[in-house]
Amino acid sequence: MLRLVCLFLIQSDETDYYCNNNPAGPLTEPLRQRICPRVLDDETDDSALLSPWSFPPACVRSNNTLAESSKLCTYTTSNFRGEHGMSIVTKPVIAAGLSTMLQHPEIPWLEKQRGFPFLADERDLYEIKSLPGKGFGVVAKSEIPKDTVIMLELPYVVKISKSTPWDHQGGALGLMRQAAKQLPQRDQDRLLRMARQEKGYILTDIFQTNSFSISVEGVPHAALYPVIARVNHECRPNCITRFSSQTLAMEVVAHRDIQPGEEITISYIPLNMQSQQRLQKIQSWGFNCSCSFCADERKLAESDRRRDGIEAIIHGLRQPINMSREIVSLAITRLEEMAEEEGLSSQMGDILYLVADACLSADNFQLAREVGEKALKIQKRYAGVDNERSYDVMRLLEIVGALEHRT
Ligand SMILES: C[S@@+](CC[C@H](N)C(=O)[O-])C[C@H]1O[C@@H](n2cnc3c(N)ncnc32)[C@H](O)[C@@H]1O
Repeated sequence: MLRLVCLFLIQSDETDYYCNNNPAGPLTEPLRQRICPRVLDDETDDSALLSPWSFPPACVRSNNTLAESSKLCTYTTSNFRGEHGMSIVTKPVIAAGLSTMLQHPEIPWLEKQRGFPFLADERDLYEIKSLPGKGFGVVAKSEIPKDTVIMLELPYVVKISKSTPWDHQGGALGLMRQAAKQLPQRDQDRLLRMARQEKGYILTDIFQTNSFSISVEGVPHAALYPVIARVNHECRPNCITRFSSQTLAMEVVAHRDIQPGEEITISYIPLNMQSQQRLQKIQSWGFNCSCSFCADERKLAESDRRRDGIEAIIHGLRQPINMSREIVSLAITRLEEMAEEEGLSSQMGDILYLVADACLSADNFQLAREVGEKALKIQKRYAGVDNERSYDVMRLLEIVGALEHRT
């Protein structure tokens, strides 16, 4: 069933109520009417409306009313699903959408969709230890089978990615300081123990070194997950991260069997980049990659050639002459083989999404739907049932459905 990510603005006489349509959950219209929260900012004077936030929001206005008229505010809950505190620096409408999710999480429904619970494996699978040239890192203590959820964590601090309209006179930075200060003391201590590069303002440094890009209410944000942030980067990692936009949970999942003593690694950048692009991207994170893959020039050249090959096949499918069932099916088999050899099988959903898009561009709706459905199955498994990458495929399938219906 296709559900679109959208937010409903419900008008009332005096104010706006903002509501998350909860794309992952069966939020019926009467329920939505009942639970839609009011958009809350520093001018809201009714403290009864504060829940689920533990403090009145602190806000700044943008200095560019034309480009961005909204305020930016800090919201904190001292108790995020019984785990720890969580602060978010974001726009009031996004916080309102998020508060529906905080008060009415549809976790059982989501778990049914994905077929397994939001729980990490409870065995003592790993330890965090100092590693030469990398600071701390995470090392397997026992054998970890493929697909094991090794870690599952909720964010401590989240901030909107594009904060320039509110950066004047230290406004956005002040909100970040407030976001950290309002957390329970043990959570603040945990944040301050995270790795940093010892440059600039401490919270900016911690974000620059450790944050993950996530999507909140469909808008890009950066988030801190202090335990998962101990996992180092590898260009061909043994784990992937999976993000749930409905729960904000981040998971580290074994992408292959991992042996005791092996370092647990993820890729900080999209897996399908060429080596030069990867190098530049990693340097923009402020370090040089010392992973074993980067140290082997022969392996790097082989890998770049294979990635060029993947791109060439997808490009070839964009030529109308190649758009037949037989050619598409041969191309998919070859792409699967190359992705497997390249350690990119978790990206096969993204690759098939591009193939489905090529079929759609060639007006081959039946093939677009078949390939799109295959892509969606893989995205749900590796990216998550409520992840933007899955939603992208769902949107494509919706367009295909509409066009099939029309013809
Ligand atoms: C998110 S943190 C990872 C955990 C960190 N090592 C710690 O001590 O908490 C990112 C930082 O770890 C280090 N790091 C991660 N992956 C690395 C790699 N492949 N090679 C060298 N340093 C790496 C870099 O200093 C980077 O800025």
